[in-house]
Amino acid sequence: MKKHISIIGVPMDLGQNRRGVDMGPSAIRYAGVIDRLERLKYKVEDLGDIPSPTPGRNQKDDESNLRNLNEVAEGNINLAKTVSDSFSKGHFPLVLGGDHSIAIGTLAGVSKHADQLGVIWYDAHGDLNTGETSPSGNIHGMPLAVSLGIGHEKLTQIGESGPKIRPENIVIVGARSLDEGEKELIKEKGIKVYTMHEVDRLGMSQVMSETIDYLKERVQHVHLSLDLDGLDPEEAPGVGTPVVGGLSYRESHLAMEMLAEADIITSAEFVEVNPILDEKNKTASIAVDLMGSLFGEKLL
Ligand SMILES: NC(=[NH2+])NCCC[C@H](N)C(=O)O
Ligand SMILES: [Mn+2]
Ligand SMILES: [Mn+2]
Repeated sequence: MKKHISIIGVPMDLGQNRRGVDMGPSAIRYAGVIDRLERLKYKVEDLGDIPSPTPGRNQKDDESNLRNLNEVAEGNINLAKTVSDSFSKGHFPLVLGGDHSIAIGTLAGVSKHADQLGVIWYDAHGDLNTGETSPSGNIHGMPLAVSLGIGHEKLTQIGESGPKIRPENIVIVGARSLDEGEKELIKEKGIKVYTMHEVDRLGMSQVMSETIDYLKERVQHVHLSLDLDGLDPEEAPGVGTPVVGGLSYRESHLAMEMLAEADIITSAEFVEVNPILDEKNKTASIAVDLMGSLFGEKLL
């Protein structure tokens, strides 16, 4: 694991329509992320929050079916630059969301330096919609498609134009809510998905060892994009789009511990923590616990 971590907050909530997720970065900082990582002997530098625009009229453009397109694009352009700078210095960019639309900027920033970039998408959702397939018009349901180069060009051209990742270098873990267009895209592109069905059947241990083997064979760098709604809302209630029947706290810790042991993750983001919907900052604390495991924390 790289020894220097850059914390990058992204107070973005315009990729969806429930306010509050813009306070995610402060909730995660308040839950003690910096101390936690320093205790593990990392050099942690908090770069503060990325300027994220406030909404114009928070409206959906009828033609494109995209909500707050210009604002989401602007925030992600800023983020891509900061992530790219951090990565090029040999640091580990640890991005705190904010809604999941910020993965557009993170992946644009990292992919500049890693042309074969692997991605683990730990999420209840596929986030593979486009304006055409989205039921909501919310851009947080689209970042994985955008990173594949599919979607509105104001989004796909962030960083550099064109695809940032390849479909065969993606593994989705924890999926249990996919829209029709997303299912088609998964089949068409051959994206590897461990739905909750596979997690139940195989167990998280096998899911993660297969995921690690699969990516190790293909890529040099792996980005972890962890949406807190991948976890079960009973345990992590502070998210805007909860889906029942999710991954447990224990399964998620195991996943992070196995990633730490495999030493394959070179950038990460933890997104969708919404303190307004949370119970006593529980979801932000879980995020910090998981970061502890991801960065090598052990009981003994
Ligand atoms: N990052 C998320 N929480 N995404 C939820 C997306 C929900 C739904 N599939 C949509 O596109 O609107
Ligand atoms: Mn999700
Ligand atoms: Mn998501």
